[in-house]
Amino acid sequence: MLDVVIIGCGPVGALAANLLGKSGLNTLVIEREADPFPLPRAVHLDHEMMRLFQAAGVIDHVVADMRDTEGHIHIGADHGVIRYMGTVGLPRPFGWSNDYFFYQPELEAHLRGALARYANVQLRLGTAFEALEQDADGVAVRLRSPSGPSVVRARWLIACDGSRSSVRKSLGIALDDLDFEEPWLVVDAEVDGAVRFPALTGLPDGANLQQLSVMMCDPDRPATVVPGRGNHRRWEFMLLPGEDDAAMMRPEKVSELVGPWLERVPHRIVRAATYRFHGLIAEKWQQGRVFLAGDAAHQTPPFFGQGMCHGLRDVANLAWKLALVSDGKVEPELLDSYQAERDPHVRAVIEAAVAAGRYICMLDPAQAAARDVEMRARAEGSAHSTAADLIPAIETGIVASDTPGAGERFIQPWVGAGSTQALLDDVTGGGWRLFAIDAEAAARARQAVEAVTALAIRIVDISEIADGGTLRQWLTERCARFVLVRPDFYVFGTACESVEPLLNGLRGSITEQSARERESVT
Ligand SMILES: O=C(O)CCc1cccc(O)c1
Repeated sequence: MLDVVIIGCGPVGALAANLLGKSGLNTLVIEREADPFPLPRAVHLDHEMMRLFQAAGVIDHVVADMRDTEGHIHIGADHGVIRYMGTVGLPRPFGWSNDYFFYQPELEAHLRGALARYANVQLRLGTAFEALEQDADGVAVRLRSPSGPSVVRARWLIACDGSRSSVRKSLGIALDDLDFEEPWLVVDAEVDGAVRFPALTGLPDGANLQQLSVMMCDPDRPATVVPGRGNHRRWEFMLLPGEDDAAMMRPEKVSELVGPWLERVPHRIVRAATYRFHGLIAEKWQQGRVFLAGDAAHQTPPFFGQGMCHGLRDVANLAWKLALVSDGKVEPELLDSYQAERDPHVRAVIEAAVAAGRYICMLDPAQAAARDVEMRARAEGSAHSTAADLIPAIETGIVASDTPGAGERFIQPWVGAGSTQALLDDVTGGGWRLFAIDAEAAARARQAVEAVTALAIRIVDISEIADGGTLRQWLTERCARFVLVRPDFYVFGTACESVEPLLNGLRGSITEQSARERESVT
């Protein structure tokens, strides 16, 4: 029997397969299409995804095909700035820029290509999911390919089969509708030159429109203009009441819409397609041994470019849990924390995108003018924030939520100097890590880990890490001497004096199997 069958080999399924492959799980990935999809769908991701690609050992391939950018800016009806979430000159606590643009066919090729490293991962293209049946030990999955039907058995199934997920439908799982639905036209183009913006006022010093995700909140026609990797560019135009999808996708209409942005700039339209931007979240993310991930579990309006990020976070969350349970190290109830952790997290970010969508999509000029006044007043009265601030901490699940910093994404400083510089995760390795403030604390942490848990937890003495003091500062700001970081880079919790309560908390939330129980499983 396989450990995991993944349905769908887009970026989410392919990352899942890489992470599970690295953990040694026997994994089969099924993809309905025989050939890679040649056009871009998702275009944006953030620093956390770069860290996951780093963990999956694919970062060097992936990063070479990306453009890092400088945040987001929203422009009001009068062409003045109403919201600025720029990142120029700000520190990069997670090691990477906040925003990256990519070309999906290239990203998919890198992620799929990397699967060849794993003898324990198989990819079957041109094979469709038909049905599944679960029992106490596993899932039987009926598949169909040009060579005929087949059945495979796995202990778990992850459905990464997109917004129209056949797996989700076969389980009868409904979607919770966040009450946002707007029609937009998405246009991709190859552009040989700079995009021309209208005269804008209130641009912050150093803001470079060619390097920003620009939201034109213009009631005449709300539109998004974002950079892409290389010479790729994307526009998104809201459809106005009464406009017809087919008419909007016609080449002459597309040219009319992008024309003002590209006067005398040579370009080639790659794709134009209408979508309904909406906020939807599956009511159940898990049914028995089956998990929904990515667009199968949720869909967001794209206003902060987080759609694919949510899915990559889903499988990063599942992968370490499946690895622990499959090893027989912990009880399968750990897997029940998947929805408990991911649903509130995704919901908070989708709600932020929906809230932005409500003001971006305003078509009434008087309302839009009032919005601009209100947004500027709000910006005046608050500290500068970036899109990274929209991502909340994990509050429920495998976190010691009563300790400072619990559930936050842990920082990743650069370590060392000059040509020997490396990112923290590459220096320490991944998995569970317990960072201690000095050698004495590290010795205590070592003893405590041995006494309390059989989980493999790496102890890191931060006084031996040449990171310019950022790890110490992180701990000090949280009045802590220890921080326990999960394999998906979220903080389990921190401890001030004694580390035992933190480790006991971990034992309390992850039920480890005794050695005797483990032997009876194997
Ligand atoms: O089209 C997409 O999927 C996202 C485009 C995008 C990226 C970043 C910011 C933004 O407002 C839109």
